[in-house]
Amino acid sequence: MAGDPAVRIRGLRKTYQRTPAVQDVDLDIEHGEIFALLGPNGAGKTTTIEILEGYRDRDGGTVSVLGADPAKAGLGWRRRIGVVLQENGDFPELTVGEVLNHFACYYPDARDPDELLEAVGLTDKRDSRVHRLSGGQRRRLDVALGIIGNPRLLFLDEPTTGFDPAVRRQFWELISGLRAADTTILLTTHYLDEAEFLADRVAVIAAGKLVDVATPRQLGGRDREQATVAWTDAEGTHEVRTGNPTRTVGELAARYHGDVPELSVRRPSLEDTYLQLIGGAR
Ligand SMILES: Nc1ncnc2c1ncn2[C@@H]1O[C@H](COP(=O)(O)OP(=O)(O)OP(=O)(O)O)[C@@H](O)[C@H]1O
Repeated sequence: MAGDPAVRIRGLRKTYQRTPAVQDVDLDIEHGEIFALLGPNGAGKTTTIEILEGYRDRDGGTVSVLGADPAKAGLGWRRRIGVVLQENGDFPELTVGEVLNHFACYYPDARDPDELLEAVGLTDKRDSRVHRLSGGQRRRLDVALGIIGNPRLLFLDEPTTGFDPAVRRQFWELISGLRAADTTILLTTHYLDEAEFLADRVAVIAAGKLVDVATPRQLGGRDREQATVAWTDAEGTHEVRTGNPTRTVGELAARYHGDVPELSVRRPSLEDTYLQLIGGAR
Protein backbone atom coordinates (compact mmCIF):
# COMPACT_ATOMS: atom_id res chain seq x y z
CA MET A 1 0.00 0.00 0.00
CA ALA A 2 1.22 3.54 -0.71
CA GLY A 3 2.77 5.07 2.40
CA ASP A 4 3.52 1.69 3.98
CA PRO A 5 7.15 1.00 4.85
CA ALA A 6 9.06 -1.61 2.80
CA VAL A 7 9.13 -3.88 5.86
CA ARG A 8 6.78 -3.78 8.86
CA ILE A 9 7.29 -6.19 11.76
CA ARG A 10 5.04 -6.29 14.82
CA GLY A 11 5.39 -8.62 17.80
CA LEU A 12 7.50 -11.14 15.86
CA ARG A 13 8.22 -14.37 17.75
CA LYS A 14 10.04 -17.57 16.85
CA THR A 15 11.07 -20.42 19.16
CA TYR A 16 13.08 -23.52 18.16
CA GLN A 17 12.19 -26.42 20.46
CA ARG A 18 12.67 -24.53 23.73
CA THR A 19 15.10 -21.86 22.44
CA PRO A 20 13.41 -18.46 21.96
CA ALA A 21 15.27 -17.10 18.91
CA VAL A 22 13.17 -13.95 18.28
CA GLN A 23 11.07 -12.32 21.01
CA ASP A 24 8.48 -9.61 20.36
CA VAL A 25 10.38 -7.65 17.74
CA ASP A 26 8.78 -4.49 16.28
CA LEU A 27 10.55 -2.81 13.38
CA ASP A 28 9.83 -0.65 10.31
CA ILE A 29 12.23 -0.32 7.37
CA GLU A 30 11.50 2.51 4.96
CA HIS A 31 11.64 2.32 1.15
CA GLY A 32 15.09 3.15 -0.22
CA GLU A 33 16.75 2.71 3.15
CA ILE A 34 19.91 0.66 3.81
CA PHE A 35 19.26 -0.97 7.14
CA ALA A 36 21.80 -3.07 9.07
CA LEU A 37 20.87 -5.69 11.63
CA LEU A 38 23.67 -6.10 14.17
CA GLY A 39 24.04 -8.62 16.97
CA PRO A 40 26.28 -11.35 18.37
CA ASN A 41 26.29 -14.95 17.08
CA GLY A 42 22.97 -16.59 17.78
CA ALA A 43 21.15 -13.28 18.40
CA GLY A 44 18.34 -14.07 15.96
CA LYS A 45 19.34 -12.06 12.89
CA THR A 46 19.23 -14.89 10.35
CA THR A 47 15.99 -16.21 11.80
CA THR A 48 14.41 -12.75 11.44
CA ILE A 49 15.70 -12.31 7.89
CA GLU A 50 14.59 -15.79 6.82
CA ILE A 51 11.08 -15.10 8.12
CA LEU A 52 11.03 -11.87 6.08
CA GLU A 53 12.24 -13.78 3.02
CA GLY A 54 9.44 -16.35 3.43
CA TYR A 55 11.92 -19.19 4.03
CA ARG A 56 11.00 -19.75 7.68
CA ASP A 57 7.68 -19.87 9.55
CA ARG A 58 7.04 -17.58 12.49
CA ASP A 59 5.26 -18.52 15.73
CA GLY A 60 3.62 -15.17 16.32
CA GLY A 61 3.32 -11.55 15.23
CA THR A 62 2.60 -9.89 11.90
CA VAL A 63 5.02 -9.25 9.06
CA SER A 64 4.55 -7.23 5.88
CA VAL A 65 7.27 -7.16 3.21
CA LEU A 66 6.60 -4.99 0.16
CA GLY A 67 2.95 -5.05 1.19
CA ALA A 68 2.59 -8.86 1.47
CA ASP A 69 2.86 -11.50 4.17
CA PRO A 70 5.97 -13.50 3.17
CA ALA A 71 4.39 -16.71 4.52
CA LYS A 72 1.66 -16.44 1.84
CA ALA A 73 3.16 -14.31 -0.95
CA GLY A 74 3.46 -15.68 -4.49
CA LEU A 75 5.89 -15.65 -7.39
CA GLY A 76 5.24 -12.02 -8.37
CA TRP A 77 6.31 -10.94 -4.89
CA ARG A 78 9.37 -13.22 -4.90
CA ARG A 79 10.55 -11.65 -8.17
CA ARG A 80 10.68 -8.25 -6.43
CA ILE A 81 12.93 -9.63 -3.68
CA GLY A 82 16.67 -10.34 -3.96
CA VAL A 83 18.34 -12.70 -1.52
CA VAL A 84 21.99 -13.35 -0.70
CA LEU A 85 22.13 -16.05 1.96
CA GLN A 86 25.11 -16.92 4.17
CA GLU A 87 25.52 -20.04 2.05
CA ASN A 88 24.18 -20.28 -1.46
CA GLY A 89 23.42 -23.14 -3.81
CA ASP A 90 26.18 -24.71 -5.82
CA PHE A 91 26.67 -24.93 -9.59
CA PRO A 92 30.21 -26.34 -9.73
CA GLU A 93 30.28 -27.36 -13.39
CA LEU A 94 28.76 -24.18 -14.84
CA THR A 95 30.77 -21.11 -15.77
CA VAL A 96 30.09 -17.73 -14.16
CA GLY A 97 28.55 -16.43 -17.40
CA GLU A 98 26.32 -19.49 -17.75
CA VAL A 99 25.01 -19.15 -14.19
CA LEU A 100 24.15 -15.48 -14.69
CA ASN A 101 22.46 -16.09 -18.06
CA HIS A 102 20.50 -18.95 -16.55
CA PHE A 103 19.21 -16.88 -13.62
CA ALA A 104 18.45 -13.86 -15.82
CA CYS A 105 15.79 -16.00 -17.57
CA TYR A 106 13.76 -16.23 -14.34
CA TYR A 107 13.04 -12.49 -14.24
CA PRO A 108 10.94 -10.30 -16.54
CA ASP A 109 13.18 -7.27 -15.93
CA ALA A 110 16.63 -8.86 -15.45
CA ARG A 111 19.83 -6.83 -15.50
CA ASP A 112 22.21 -7.36 -18.38
CA PRO A 113 24.58 -10.20 -17.27
CA ASP A 114 27.65 -8.52 -18.83
CA GLU A 115 26.98 -5.20 -17.10
CA LEU A 116 26.46 -7.06 -13.87
CA LEU A 117 29.77 -8.93 -14.23
CA GLU A 118 31.45 -5.57 -14.64
CA ALA A 119 29.65 -4.12 -11.60
CA VAL A 120 30.82 -6.94 -9.31
CA GLY A 121 34.33 -7.03 -10.82
CA LEU A 122 34.07 -10.51 -12.34
CA THR A 123 34.33 -9.72 -16.06
CA ASP A 124 37.60 -11.65 -16.42
CA LYS A 125 35.98 -14.67 -14.72
CA ARG A 126 33.05 -14.96 -17.13
CA ASP A 127 34.36 -18.26 -18.58
CA SER A 128 35.70 -19.70 -15.31
CA ARG A 129 33.85 -22.58 -13.70
CA VAL A 130 32.22 -21.61 -10.41
CA HIS A 131 34.24 -24.15 -8.40
CA ARG A 132 37.45 -22.42 -9.52
CA LEU A 133 36.49 -19.07 -7.94
CA SER A 134 38.13 -17.87 -4.72
CA GLY A 135 35.91 -17.35 -1.64
CA GLY A 136 35.63 -13.59 -2.23
CA GLN A 137 34.92 -14.04 -5.96
CA ARG A 138 32.24 -16.63 -5.16
CA ARG A 139 30.62 -14.14 -2.76
CA ARG A 140 30.58 -11.51 -5.48
CA LEU A 141 28.82 -13.98 -7.77
CA ASP A 142 26.27 -14.55 -4.97
CA VAL A 143 25.65 -10.79 -4.79
CA ALA A 144 25.32 -10.60 -8.59
CA LEU A 145 22.67 -13.35 -8.44
CA GLY A 146 20.89 -11.48 -5.63
CA ILE A 147 20.52 -8.34 -7.72
CA ILE A 148 20.12 -9.80 -11.22
CA GLY A 149 16.33 -9.48 -11.07
CA ASN A 150 16.47 -5.75 -10.21
CA PRO A 151 14.92 -6.33 -6.77
CA ARG A 152 13.00 -3.62 -4.94
CA LEU A 153 14.23 -5.13 -1.67
CA LEU A 154 17.56 -6.90 -1.24
CA PHE A 155 18.49 -9.12 1.72
CA LEU A 156 22.21 -9.52 2.35
CA ASP A 157 23.19 -11.94 5.13
CA GLU A 158 26.83 -11.28 6.09
CA PRO A 159 27.72 -10.35 2.51
CA THR A 160 31.43 -9.53 2.91
CA THR A 161 32.63 -12.36 5.16
CA GLY A 162 35.98 -13.49 3.74
CA PHE A 163 36.52 -10.42 1.53
CA ASP A 164 39.92 -8.76 1.51
CA PRO A 165 39.85 -5.04 2.45
CA ALA A 166 40.08 -3.79 -1.14
CA VAL A 167 37.26 -6.06 -2.36
CA ARG A 168 35.15 -5.04 0.66
CA ARG A 169 35.54 -1.37 -0.33
CA GLN A 170 34.53 -2.23 -3.91
CA PHE A 171 31.50 -4.07 -2.61
CA TRP A 172 30.48 -1.08 -0.49
CA GLU A 173 30.58 1.11 -3.59
CA LEU A 174 28.40 -1.44 -5.41
CA ILE A 175 25.83 -1.40 -2.59
CA SER A 176 25.89 2.41 -2.38
CA GLY A 177 25.10 2.43 -6.12
CA LEU A 178 22.00 0.33 -5.46
CA ARG A 179 20.87 2.89 -2.90
CA ALA A 180 21.04 5.50 -5.64
CA ALA A 181 18.69 3.24 -7.68
CA ASP A 182 16.25 3.33 -4.73
CA THR A 183 16.61 -0.34 -3.76
CA THR A 184 15.77 -1.04 -0.11
CA ILE A 185 18.52 -3.13 1.49
CA LEU A 186 18.47 -5.13 4.71
CA LEU A 187 21.85 -6.51 5.66
CA THR A 188 23.34 -8.36 8.59
CA THR A 189 26.99 -7.89 9.36
CA HIS A 190 29.53 -8.39 12.12
CA TYR A 191 31.66 -5.57 10.71
CA LEU A 192 30.81 -2.33 12.47
CA ASP A 193 32.75 -0.26 9.93
CA GLU A 194 30.57 -1.80 7.21
CA ALA A 195 27.38 -0.81 9.05
CA GLU A 196 28.74 2.67 9.66
CA PHE A 197 29.71 3.17 6.00
CA LEU A 198 26.58 1.74 4.43
CA ALA A 199 23.62 1.93 6.74
CA ASP A 200 21.13 4.77 7.10
CA ARG A 201 19.93 3.08 10.30
CA VAL A 202 21.03 0.11 12.36
CA ALA A 203 19.22 -2.15 14.81
CA VAL A 204 20.99 -4.07 17.55
CA ILE A 205 19.44 -7.40 18.43
CA ALA A 206 20.66 -9.53 21.36
CA ALA A 207 19.18 -12.80 22.63
CA GLY A 208 16.25 -12.35 20.22
CA LYS A 209 15.28 -8.90 21.51
CA LEU A 210 15.65 -5.52 19.86
CA VAL A 211 17.97 -3.41 22.02
CA ASP A 212 18.13 -0.17 20.01
CA VAL A 213 17.32 1.25 16.56
CA ALA A 214 18.98 4.48 15.39
CA THR A 215 21.30 6.02 12.84
CA PRO A 216 24.90 4.79 13.29
CA ARG A 217 25.79 8.25 14.68
CA GLN A 218 22.99 8.25 17.24
CA LEU A 219 23.01 4.60 18.34
CA GLY A 220 22.97 4.28 22.13
CA GLY A 221 23.07 8.09 22.53
CA ARG A 222 26.57 8.06 21.02
CA ASP A 223 26.19 11.57 19.56
CA ARG A 224 25.55 12.97 23.04
CA GLU A 225 28.58 11.27 24.65
CA GLN A 226 31.44 13.48 25.79
CA ALA A 227 34.69 13.53 23.81
CA THR A 228 38.06 12.60 25.31
CA VAL A 229 40.87 15.03 24.52
CA ALA A 230 44.31 13.53 25.19
CA TRP A 231 47.86 14.84 24.83
CA THR A 232 51.32 13.88 26.08
CA ASP A 233 54.02 16.25 27.35
CA ALA A 234 57.13 15.94 29.53
CA GLU A 235 54.94 15.21 32.56
CA GLY A 236 53.15 12.30 30.89
CA THR A 237 49.77 11.67 29.20
CA HIS A 238 46.77 13.84 30.10
CA GLU A 239 43.09 13.19 29.36
CA VAL A 240 40.10 15.52 29.65
CA ARG A 241 36.47 14.51 29.05
CA THR A 242 34.52 17.39 27.59
CA GLY A 243 31.29 18.29 25.82
CA ASN A 244 33.13 21.03 23.90
CA PRO A 245 36.40 19.59 22.54
CA THR A 246 36.92 22.57 20.19
CA ARG A 247 37.18 24.92 23.17
CA THR A 248 39.46 22.52 25.06
CA VAL A 249 41.79 22.20 22.04
CA GLY A 250 41.81 26.01 21.67
CA GLU A 251 42.81 26.42 25.34
CA LEU A 252 45.53 23.80 24.99
CA ALA A 253 46.88 25.44 21.82
CA ALA A 254 47.17 28.74 23.71
CA ARG A 255 48.87 27.02 26.65
CA TYR A 256 51.43 25.27 24.42
CA HIS A 257 51.85 28.28 22.09
CA GLY A 258 50.77 26.35 18.98
CA ASP A 259 51.32 22.62 18.63
CA VAL A 260 49.74 20.49 21.36
CA PRO A 261 52.04 17.43 21.72
CA GLU A 262 50.48 14.12 20.55
CA LEU A 263 46.98 15.61 20.55
CA SER A 264 44.00 13.32 19.94
CA VAL A 265 40.24 13.84 20.20
CA ARG A 266 38.17 10.68 20.53
CA ARG A 267 34.47 9.92 20.77
CA PRO A 268 33.09 6.43 21.44
CA SER A 269 33.22 4.43 18.19
CA LEU A 270 30.22 2.54 16.88
CA GLU A 271 31.97 -0.61 18.09
CA ASP A 272 32.37 0.82 21.65
CA THR A 273 28.65 1.66 21.72
CA TYR A 274 27.61 -1.67 20.22
CA LEU A 275 29.65 -3.64 22.78
CA GLN A 276 28.11 -1.58 25.58
CA LEU A 277 24.60 -2.23 24.26
CA ILE A 278 25.00 -6.00 23.91
CA GLY A 279 26.86 -6.15 27.25
CA GLY A 280 23.89 -4.47 28.92
CA ALA A 281 21.48 -6.83 27.16
CA ARG A 282 23.35 -9.86 28.47
N1 LIG B 1 17.01 -24.70 12.69
C1 LIG B 1 17.24 -24.43 13.97
N2 LIG B 1 16.91 -25.31 14.94
C2 LIG B 1 17.14 -25.05 16.24
N3 LIG B 1 17.68 -23.90 16.68
C3 LIG B 1 18.04 -22.98 15.76
C4 LIG B 1 17.84 -23.19 14.37
N4 LIG B 1 18.28 -22.09 13.69
C5 LIG B 1 18.74 -21.24 14.64
N5 LIG B 1 18.59 -21.76 15.88
C6 LIG B 1 18.94 -21.09 17.16
O1 LIG B 1 18.25 -19.85 17.22
C7 LIG B 1 19.08 -18.83 17.75
C8 LIG B 1 19.21 -17.69 16.74
O2 LIG B 1 19.95 -18.15 15.61
P1 LIG B 1 20.22 -17.25 14.32
O3 LIG B 1 20.86 -18.13 13.28
O4 LIG B 1 18.96 -16.55 13.95
O5 LIG B 1 21.28 -16.20 14.90
P2 LIG B 1 22.19 -15.11 14.13
O6 LIG B 1 22.00 -13.83 14.87
O7 LIG B 1 21.91 -15.10 12.69
O8 LIG B 1 23.66 -15.69 14.41
P3 LIG B 1 25.02 -15.61 13.53
O9 LIG B 1 25.55 -14.20 13.70
O10 LIG B 1 25.90 -16.61 14.21
O11 LIG B 1 24.71 -15.95 12.10
C9 LIG B 1 20.40 -19.50 18.13
O12 LIG B 1 20.34 -19.85 19.48
C10 LIG B 1 20.43 -20.74 17.25
O13 LIG B 1 21.16 -21.77 17.86
